[in-house]
Amino acid sequence: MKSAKSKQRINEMRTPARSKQNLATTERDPVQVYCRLRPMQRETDISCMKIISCNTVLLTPPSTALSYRNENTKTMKYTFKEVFPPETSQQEVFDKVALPLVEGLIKGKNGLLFTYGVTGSGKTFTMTGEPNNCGILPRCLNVIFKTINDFQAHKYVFKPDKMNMFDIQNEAEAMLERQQELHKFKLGKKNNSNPDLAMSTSDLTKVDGVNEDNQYAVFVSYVEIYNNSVFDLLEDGPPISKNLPVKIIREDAAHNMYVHGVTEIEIKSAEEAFDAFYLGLKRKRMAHTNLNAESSRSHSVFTIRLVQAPVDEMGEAVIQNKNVLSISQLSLVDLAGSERTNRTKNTGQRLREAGNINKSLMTLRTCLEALRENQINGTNNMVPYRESKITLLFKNFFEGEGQVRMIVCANPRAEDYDETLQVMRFAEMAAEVEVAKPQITDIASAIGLMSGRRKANRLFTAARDNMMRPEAKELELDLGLVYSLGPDFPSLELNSSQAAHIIKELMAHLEMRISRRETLKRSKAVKDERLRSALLELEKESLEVRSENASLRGQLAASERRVRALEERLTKTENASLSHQRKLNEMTEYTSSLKRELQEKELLLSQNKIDKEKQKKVLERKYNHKIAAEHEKAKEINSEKERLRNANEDKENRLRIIAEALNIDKRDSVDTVPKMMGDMAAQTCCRDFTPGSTPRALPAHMLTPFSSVPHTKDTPSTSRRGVAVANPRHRRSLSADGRGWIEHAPNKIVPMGTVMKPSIGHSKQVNKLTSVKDITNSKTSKYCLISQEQDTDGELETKLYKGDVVPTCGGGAQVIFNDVEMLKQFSPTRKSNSARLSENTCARHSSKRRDTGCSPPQTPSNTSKKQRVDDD
Ligand SMILES: Nc1ncnc2c1ncn2[C@@H]1O[C@H](COP(=O)(O)OP(=O)(O)OP(=O)(O)O)[C@@H](O)[C@H]1O
Repeated sequence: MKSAKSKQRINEMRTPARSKQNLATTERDPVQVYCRLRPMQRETDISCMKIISCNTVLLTPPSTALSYRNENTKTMKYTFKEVFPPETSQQEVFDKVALPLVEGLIKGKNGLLFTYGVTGSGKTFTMTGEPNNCGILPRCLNVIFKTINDFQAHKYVFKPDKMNMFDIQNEAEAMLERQQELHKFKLGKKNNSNPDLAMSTSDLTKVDGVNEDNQYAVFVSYVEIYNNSVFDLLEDGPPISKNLPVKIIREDAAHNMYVHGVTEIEIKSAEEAFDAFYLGLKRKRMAHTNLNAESSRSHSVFTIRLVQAPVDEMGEAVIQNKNVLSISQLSLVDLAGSERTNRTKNTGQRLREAGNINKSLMTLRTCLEALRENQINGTNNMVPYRESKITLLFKNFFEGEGQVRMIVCANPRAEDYDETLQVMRFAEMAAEVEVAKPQITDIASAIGLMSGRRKANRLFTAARDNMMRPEAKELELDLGLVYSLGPDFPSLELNSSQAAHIIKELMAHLEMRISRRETLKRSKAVKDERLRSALLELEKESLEVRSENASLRGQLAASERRVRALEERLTKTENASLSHQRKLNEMTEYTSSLKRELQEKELLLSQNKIDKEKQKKVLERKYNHKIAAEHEKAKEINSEKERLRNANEDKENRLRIIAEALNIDKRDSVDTVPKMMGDMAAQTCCRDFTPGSTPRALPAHMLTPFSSVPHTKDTPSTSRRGVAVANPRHRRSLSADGRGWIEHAPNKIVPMGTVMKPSIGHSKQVNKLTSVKDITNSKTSKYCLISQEQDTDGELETKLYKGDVVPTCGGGAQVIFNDVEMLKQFSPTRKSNSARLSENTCARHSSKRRDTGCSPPQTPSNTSKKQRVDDD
């Protein structure tokens, strides 16, 4: 019965104290923020920070700072829990900041300590330290082991259950595991410790608060958050491995966040702890940057979990009940430093790392701001812990109970001012966030265990050991009966007359013993009865528990299977999401690089455009002058044309007069015409022919064409590009050679007799080739395509494209053009013919007339020109 009750009491004690209702009523402590200034690197460096009291610093903007340029020249004052000047020793920082957290850890309280600051400001120096000058972390390990050393449980008594809790194993199970480990150890184990680091922590400090009736075990895990992915630095594998698998963060049954599947090593001494720490340290991603020779590229979280459980009534073994366990944790976090890329000049991987570092620090800031708002205004707005892995891990501390401390590391040199200002603002804001004070319950007394059990056991063991010693054999010690039948028997010697008195006494003594025996017998019978019923009760209870246990086991197995399946799915999803995230990042980078390229090209384009505009303006100015000059020339040419047109009209009028005169009765006009002709010819020749030539009358046949084609509106004789002058005569082309021709004439051909057109004998004229037979016909051996059009001067131009018709083997025919004949007609009346032609024509006519003594050629008004182009 007692065990059931105590079990219930234990369960009541273990109810998670992290529910929101509980937190609302619990006391709260603000996050304690400390500031540590690092020494200046160079004597020439200028400081922008000044310590004015043990907890206040002044920050003055140097003239080089961005904010100074933005006219923010104000000196700012920042207050901390304590400010550590550059000369402060590592021990002093540890004592003031970390030692209380270690004390809390031993008492069962959670603690978080993180260093925050700009890159190169001394975060890693403060947290890890250097050989022979170690930092907070090794000192914490040292003090913990110094304190709990005498009260450690045997290894593997406590065993992580992989769900952020612990199982308790009995001594036999634990021993078996130890033996297995010993076997493995013999097979070969590497020593990872850094002797310098281990040696430098020979500190003998112990803290108060250890419970002597408890057994303790220390477990450590070490993870890093790199590019927002969690990696286990203690995972089995090669000591320097950059390809560790990504871990996921989960929430346990008590709403604590933990890294699922993380390696938790049980540590039995500070040296073993240094081994583990040093192994992780070697794997941690560090790199050289412009601002720090060994810069952390990731956030590292070293977690110390202290498991404690009360010993049983005998003060020997741990109570075999999972619910009596008390687990406290101290997380020591070395955050990567914020960095401005224009100062670090990082590129590629370093730039990506810096981006992720700054982003996660930004999320931390956002979370704390949201938390503070909620606490001040009593609101319940969502705090974006999930946006970054580091804040998700920290959720434990801010939403639950514990102590949170932050050391703001600062480099006081002026170059760091802008970043330091941001750090100081963050620190100021973080100091306003409050965390619930941890509530500690003494589980042992809650289940009715008296304190001092272990001490009593120690004394008892010592006494027993003493009794075993040979000199103790002389001692009369009765460690046996607790129950007795009364005092010793009186003396039984009957040596005097008062023997009857003795017998009476003996009888009374015996009666007293008999009655006492009876009493004891009755008491024993009652107790036996009670024990029997208790045993029966227990048996019944045990049966119930067993059946309950069996059904629970079944349920557990089913849920474990389900959990495993879900875990697998979760891991797959996480991995997929991670790879998508990576792809997204790559695409984002690629897009931004393309954007940059586009911008550059646009810039180039607009530059080119501007250049071209300039050139265009220059050319415009240049050509405007030229165009103006051309206009001038065109005007002159037009006026010249006008003059020539007038002259032509004049000439045509005169010729018309002559033609009219010729229509008068020839006999009547014999006397008058020569006179008129003479006058006209004299006028014309004087104007058109060379100055030295004798003016002569034009013969009548020269005038015939003009008289036969009346001057109408449709054929304006003055237009340069008018319809070609009709010629009633035509000249036969040289192409007419008497063979069978096919003439391919255009549809709208100028009527015969008005336009020069070759007449080809034995030819068949078609306007359109409609049938193949037109060509394949055996009589047809030649092909002529005729085209007529006006040339640029308005003269009629006839082109004859001539070719041989060659039969093909498929029964068809092909035409191979091999000659082009061009017939062109020039009118002597047209001044529009090029100057050269008109002059030549006039010159030729005049010379011919001179040579033949006024006997004109057959077609004086027409000049035919043939061009032959022989095809290759
Ligand atoms: N208080 C100090 N006393 C002496 N040296 C210091 C101190 N603080 C920092 N240093 C030195 O400054 C250098 C940079 O320090 P550290 O690596 O700790 O910077 P960090 O803030 O961790 O940088 P990051 O964020 O880039 O990792 C180290 O060489 C360290 O020894």
